[in-house]
Amino acid sequence: MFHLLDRISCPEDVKKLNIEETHVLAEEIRAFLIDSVSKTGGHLASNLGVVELTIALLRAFDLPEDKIVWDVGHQSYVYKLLTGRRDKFSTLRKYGGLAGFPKTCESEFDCFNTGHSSTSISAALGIAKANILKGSDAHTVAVIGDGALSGGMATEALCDAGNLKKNFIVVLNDNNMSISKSVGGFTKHLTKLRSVPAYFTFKSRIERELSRFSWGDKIALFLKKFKDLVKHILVGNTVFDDMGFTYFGPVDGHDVEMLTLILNRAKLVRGPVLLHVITKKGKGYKFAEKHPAVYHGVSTFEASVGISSGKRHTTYSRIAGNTLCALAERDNNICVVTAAMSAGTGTDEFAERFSRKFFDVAIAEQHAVTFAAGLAISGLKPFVVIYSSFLQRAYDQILHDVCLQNLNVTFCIDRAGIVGEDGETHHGLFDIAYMSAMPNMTVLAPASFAELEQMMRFAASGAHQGPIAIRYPRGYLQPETKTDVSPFVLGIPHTVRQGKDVCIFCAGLMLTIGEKVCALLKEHGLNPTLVNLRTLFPLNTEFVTHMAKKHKLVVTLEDGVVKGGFGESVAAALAEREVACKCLVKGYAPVVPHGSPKELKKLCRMDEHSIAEDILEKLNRKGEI
Ligand SMILES: Cc1ncc(C[n+]2csc(CCOP(=O)(O)OP(=O)(O)O)c2C)c(N)n1
Ligand SMILES: CC(=O)[C@@H](O)[C@H](O)COP(=O)(O)O
Ligand SMILES: [Mg+2]
Repeated sequence: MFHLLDRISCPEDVKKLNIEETHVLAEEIRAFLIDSVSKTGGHLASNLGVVELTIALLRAFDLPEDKIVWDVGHQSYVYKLLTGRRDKFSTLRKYGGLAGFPKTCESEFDCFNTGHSSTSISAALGIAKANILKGSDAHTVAVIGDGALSGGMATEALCDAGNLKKNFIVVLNDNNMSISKSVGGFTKHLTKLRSVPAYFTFKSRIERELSRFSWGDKIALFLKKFKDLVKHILVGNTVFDDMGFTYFGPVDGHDVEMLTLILNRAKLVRGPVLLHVITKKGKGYKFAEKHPAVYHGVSTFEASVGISSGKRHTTYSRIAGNTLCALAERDNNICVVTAAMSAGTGTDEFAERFSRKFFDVAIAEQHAVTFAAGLAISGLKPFVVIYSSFLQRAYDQILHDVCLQNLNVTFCIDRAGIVGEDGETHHGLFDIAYMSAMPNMTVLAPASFAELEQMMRFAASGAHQGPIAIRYPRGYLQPETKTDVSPFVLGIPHTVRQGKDVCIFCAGLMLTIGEKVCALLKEHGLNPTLVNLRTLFPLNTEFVTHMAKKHKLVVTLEDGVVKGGFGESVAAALAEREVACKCLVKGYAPVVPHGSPKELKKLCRMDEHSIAEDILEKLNRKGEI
């Protein structure tokens, strides 16, 4: 079906193509990606933007000896396609299928796992240093986007890489977009650099012509000096030059021939090189070019008509965003801090309506937290709205800057629990454990939209001194029982169903499953109690002990890792008080693969049937389900 793509099974096949053929290949890759990703969902716009860049990288480098580290890795589909994984694309991000990010276990061409932003330069630098120590002449390339460059780790690595002597190239893929518009100081610098593209393009074109002659190199050398002179006049030194890099750019990232030429030249430079490539996010698909943010990560859609803007489910994120707007209307001190995720966290409306009090600090979670601490110590009421797995970055900032000073910072932890198709790097499984270990921290988990709103209002009220973390899941699922009838009171659980045999403590999304478990247990003649804890930490140990004494078995259900979760604290509290009752602590293992939430719950025995089975087994009634 695809004349050239059908013939590509490894990077060597790409190398055999002439330049005209690479243009055809690029067209075919785009057609393939649009069709395939529209059927599976995934990260589309970023991949459409790196088609030519990926082809050029495969032409210029010798893989797998040379290594390419993809930052975040959401743009690695083209690379996967050209490194022998085309036949697996129908399984993209499905359980047991092709991962949406680079995975060393998937292919010898994936040299480093990514998923979280801004790690590529550090990892590539480590690989390059190891090569030097091992006496290898292999090249190492980090491909990092302009958005990912805003992450502190990237700057730390750039500063460290400046005096490396050889074979290290950072390709900066600048499409002037993060998920939303790129923000921050680096973005301003890149805008300045982008303002002189015509010069480099012109020079490289001449070189390309000259390279046909034997004396071309000499002229090229002359032109390099000329270029440096002009560049300095036009833009001054780049920040990368000052760090010790040789800066090449800006280069048209959709010109395979020029990219290959410049990459080959970069390979000859003795020190580290930064190649600044300009691309268009969503290139070649009109809908994605027009709305790159919408096509950053997509669910399935009809490729010929694009994503419809029809009615969507209300999500926890949207409720959080709406509540923040409602709070800010009445309280001037409310402000919102997020790290390049305004759309995903539902805070985009707040950003528009309360722009002075909205702070998108770019992909800088650590900075976001300490910045919020500064706002809080000055009397403002910051809400830090970040995904659970990305907030892991800011562990010390939460501890050192917020908790030890007992500041009124509210953490709205989005994407808590399993997220599904993004997989192990993105599941929000650790926040209960890491937050509950912090001094002065209160951890809340709403089981419904109404509870989320109540908890946020409580946090904004100032009735409580100290940091509060409110964790809520990706999506829209709500419990079937109406839990919003009883008002939220800090530390007071809500007994949803009073029984006598088994007492199930749960919170957040697990309440929905808890209800289904109760229904199954009732079918087996049991009369379970179901408690929505709401406040996970500090744990109401008196309540827990009181309930445990009235039941044969206590079960805890949480969508986080078992180690350090509230289940362990319940078990410890009961053991300490010598309560004679059995305990079953249910939660997730630390590593959960990618797949649909339904499949993953089953895999981890966190679906209602597995949980009911485990409860019956604990009660010595094995095999009844
Ligand atoms: C630590 C962390 N924070 C946030 C994210 C979410 N995220 C994924 S891609 C992305 C934007 C990356 O922009 P850029 O590097 O320019 O790549 P592009 O999509 O433009 O190609 C963000 C914010 C993440 N993966 N990791
Ligand atoms: C690559 C990345 O980290 C983000 O694009 C992430 O996939 C977004 O996840 P949501 O779809 O849950 O917003
Ligand atoms: Mg970008």
